[in-house]
Amino acid sequence: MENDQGMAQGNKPVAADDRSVRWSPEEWRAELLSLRQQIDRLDHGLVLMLANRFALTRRVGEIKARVGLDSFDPQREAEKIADIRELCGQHDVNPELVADILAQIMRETVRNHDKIRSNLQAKP
Ligand SMILES: O=C(O)C(=O)C[C@]1(C(=O)O)C=C[C@@H](O)C=C1
Repeated sequence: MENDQGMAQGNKPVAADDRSVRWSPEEWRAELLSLRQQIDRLDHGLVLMLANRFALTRRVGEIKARVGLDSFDPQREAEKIADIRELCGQHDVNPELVADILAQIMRETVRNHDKIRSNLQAKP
């Protein structure tokens, strides 16, 4: 049973493993198009989620700059990487891939925090 995002219940993707079924070109082209449209929607969702995340971390950066906390918080980053690795294990997603992406996002966030701090210090 699929939900409207093409995911089986329990958030497992639907396996396309019924190779005994013969598809006409019209059928497989329609299926391919549908799958690509779902992928496009998810990829757009990723960008929107990232935009929301950067909006939240901007606010964290403003607090850090005002109260003098370091931009980089290694303990928080280690906890986040451990948490995301565990989630990947539950969903059969490569933890190395996601940990790497998250580490890159957090590096960018630290750079953004540093810019916010410089801007605040530059103000008279
Ligand atoms: O939670 C914080 O303290 C943040 O600054 C956010 C964040 C993150 O992107 O999740 C970014 C930099 C820190 O090193 C840790 C975490």
